[in-house]
Amino acid sequence: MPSATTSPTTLYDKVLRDHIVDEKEDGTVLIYIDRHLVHEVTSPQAFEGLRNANRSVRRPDCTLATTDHNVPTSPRTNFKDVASFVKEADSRTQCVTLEDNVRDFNLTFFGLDDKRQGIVHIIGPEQGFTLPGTTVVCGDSHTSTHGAFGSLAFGIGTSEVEHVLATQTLLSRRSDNMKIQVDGELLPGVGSKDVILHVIGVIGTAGGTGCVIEFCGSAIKSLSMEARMSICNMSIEAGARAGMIAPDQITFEYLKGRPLAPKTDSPEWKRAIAYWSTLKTDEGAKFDKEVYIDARDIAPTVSWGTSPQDVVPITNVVPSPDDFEDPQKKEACKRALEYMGLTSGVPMEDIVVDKVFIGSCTNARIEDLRAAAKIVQGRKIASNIKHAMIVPGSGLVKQQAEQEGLDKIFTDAGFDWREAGCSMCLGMNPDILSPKERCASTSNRNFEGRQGALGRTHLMSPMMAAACALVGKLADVRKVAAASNLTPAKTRPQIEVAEPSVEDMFSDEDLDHILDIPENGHAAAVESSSGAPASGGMATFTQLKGIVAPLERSNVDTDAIIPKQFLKTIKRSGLGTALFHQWRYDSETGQENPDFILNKPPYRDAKVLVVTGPNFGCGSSREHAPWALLDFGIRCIIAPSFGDIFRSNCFKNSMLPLIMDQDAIQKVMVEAEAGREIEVDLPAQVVRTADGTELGKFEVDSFKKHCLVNGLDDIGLTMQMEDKIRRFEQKRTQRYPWLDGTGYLKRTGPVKVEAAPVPTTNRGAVKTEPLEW
Ligand SMILES: CC(C)[C@H](C(=O)O)[C@@H](O)C(=O)O
Ligand code: SF4
Repeated sequence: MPSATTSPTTLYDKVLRDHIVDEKEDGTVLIYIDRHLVHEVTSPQAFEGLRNANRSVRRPDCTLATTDHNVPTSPRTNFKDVASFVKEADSRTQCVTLEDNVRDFNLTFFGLDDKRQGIVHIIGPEQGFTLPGTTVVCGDSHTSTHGAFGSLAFGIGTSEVEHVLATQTLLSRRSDNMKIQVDGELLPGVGSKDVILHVIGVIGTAGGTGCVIEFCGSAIKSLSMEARMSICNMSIEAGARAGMIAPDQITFEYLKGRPLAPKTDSPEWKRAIAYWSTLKTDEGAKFDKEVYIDARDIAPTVSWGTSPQDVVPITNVVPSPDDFEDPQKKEACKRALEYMGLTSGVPMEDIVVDKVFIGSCTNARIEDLRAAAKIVQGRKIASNIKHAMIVPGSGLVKQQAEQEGLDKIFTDAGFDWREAGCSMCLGMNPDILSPKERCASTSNRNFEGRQGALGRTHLMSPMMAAACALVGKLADVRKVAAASNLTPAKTRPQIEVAEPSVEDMFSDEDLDHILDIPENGHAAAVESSSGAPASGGMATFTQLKGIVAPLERSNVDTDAIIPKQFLKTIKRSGLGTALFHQWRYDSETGQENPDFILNKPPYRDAKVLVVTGPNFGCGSSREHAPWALLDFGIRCIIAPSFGDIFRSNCFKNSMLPLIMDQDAIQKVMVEAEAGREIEVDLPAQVVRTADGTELGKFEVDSFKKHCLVNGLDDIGLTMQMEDKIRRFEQKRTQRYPWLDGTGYLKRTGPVKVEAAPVPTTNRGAVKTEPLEW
């Protein structure tokens, strides 16, 4: 049995173990990626890299692309093509570039004229592309959403997107196991969004750093797949690499009949269910961290500040800096209140709202729209609300909602019913807040400027956002709606789960025997690359000497490092002027803010940044953040801790993100404040003053150090593992045949792998092509 173990194992460790292609002694693992979702913002540079190296996409059948971030949500009735539909030039370029790339690399693509188009994290599950026990990645931090299926799903940067496109694998390290158990029954008016906001309030935005969280307990078990997705979606806001929930009957029921899931009347379905049923944490398995929450302690929850951990029950008042003991938290609270235009002690329910946004990959599924519609049915939005938008997560969600008449309920109440996309979650399209506008939002990030420069975001559930629209203020849904409308209808599907049987599954030994592994390459693999490591693929990093700029902040998110308007490039270079844009320039005059550290001499020439607070680079996976720092001239960042994806993105760009303890950081701060140079010596793993006095030692992963010191391109290195990757794929085909693309790879035997084009991709003159797979 593939999952047979000697010691009790967690869900995460089981899924990880089933995907290891190779493991080094230093703990670096090469993992196979089953599912790769691609969108227009984080892929152009990756495809450019493939072209430059003359590489192709290894598994087009396991890759699915769509446009979501930049797309207008205005009606598509007169849609002709993207080039004429997307008005904003940079957004248009990204959308058109993705269309060119999917055509050139032969990938399946849901464009704007395809009703299956939508936010990547909505369409993956909707199509059955996301399946239990798979590894799922995307150049997007909210890939954690897919963990709701018991898959290991996480966001990656653009360099890693290129790595996956070329090799279908990723270099990674084991994460710690964290358990968050929520037991009991949720109170009326409390939904899964309240659960996750509450959890983040308890553990903080760095609480899950370095971990994969498994959500469990009776409250989680009782949730629908949509609700579970909202929870896993925001694992990234809890700092975790991924969130997972063990698959069960609710999961299997959701997957029945999805186009890319195994057909329910097929033997594969039976085998799949047998495997999926093994995907749970064994009794007695050890977690590195455990958190227990009583469901009855969770109230309808809203955010008040500029970090997703800044949350309170709606019945509370706006907090005060005095409520926090830690000086960094006091300072952060002061800043947040100022930015949000809030006064401590004011009841949250007295805060007047200008706009309402119901959408995003957290809460734009059919169940979210149903919950919101129940609250607004037969009522009107308040007169002070300037704009209330409903943005369905996909064309299929929109269609379903229209069939159920939800669009009518919303438009009758005064809501604007839009087309699918990311929309005002981050405002890369025209849907943005004006400065100082306040928004009740079902999205996941309330960072400064997230929904528009100087815009103010309050995060909440769809029911709560609907209540805010009716009241015109932050509102307690329990006071606004009838009790009967406060609990989403629970479905408790019963389907037959087959017991795993010997015929259903193969052992490793069986497979080694069955497979006659050929000597030469994979038929569907790269056409032209030699597979040799690219020499000089990356700049080397040995010693770095330079000015160090001090930054006394905590939880600096990548939206702050580089705001969304600068993500519309298809290049990696020239982003230095965008670095810390909101802090470096006055948003009204565009002039430099003379108080910001990087605008002052000698820090304009800084090569190192030292940050006193934890969790630098949290949030979005945008590799544009390290690109902007690098272009400015900063190659090393020293901090107490980092966001996981940001840290890994730095290494891919020959930058060094150094974790040091407070003592060493304080010593570096002294040099920084004095405007003196320091030296970072990677081979010796030490930081010194300019005259050679040691300030502190640091740890660094030996493989990453090796790549940096020698300037090695890790795609080239992985391509040398071709034999192991191919062997893994052959076993995968035998063991999990449902994972090879439907109708794509025709396998005539265990070793013959023929590539054939996808018969029904929807691109070009799609109107006539079928919409089903
Ligand atoms: C554009 C993308 C890199 C980003 C992410 O990774 O999260 C976006 O989806 C976001 O929500 O900020
Ligand atoms: S968080 Fe927002 S911008 Fe990012 S993928 Fe989700 S909907 Fe899109």
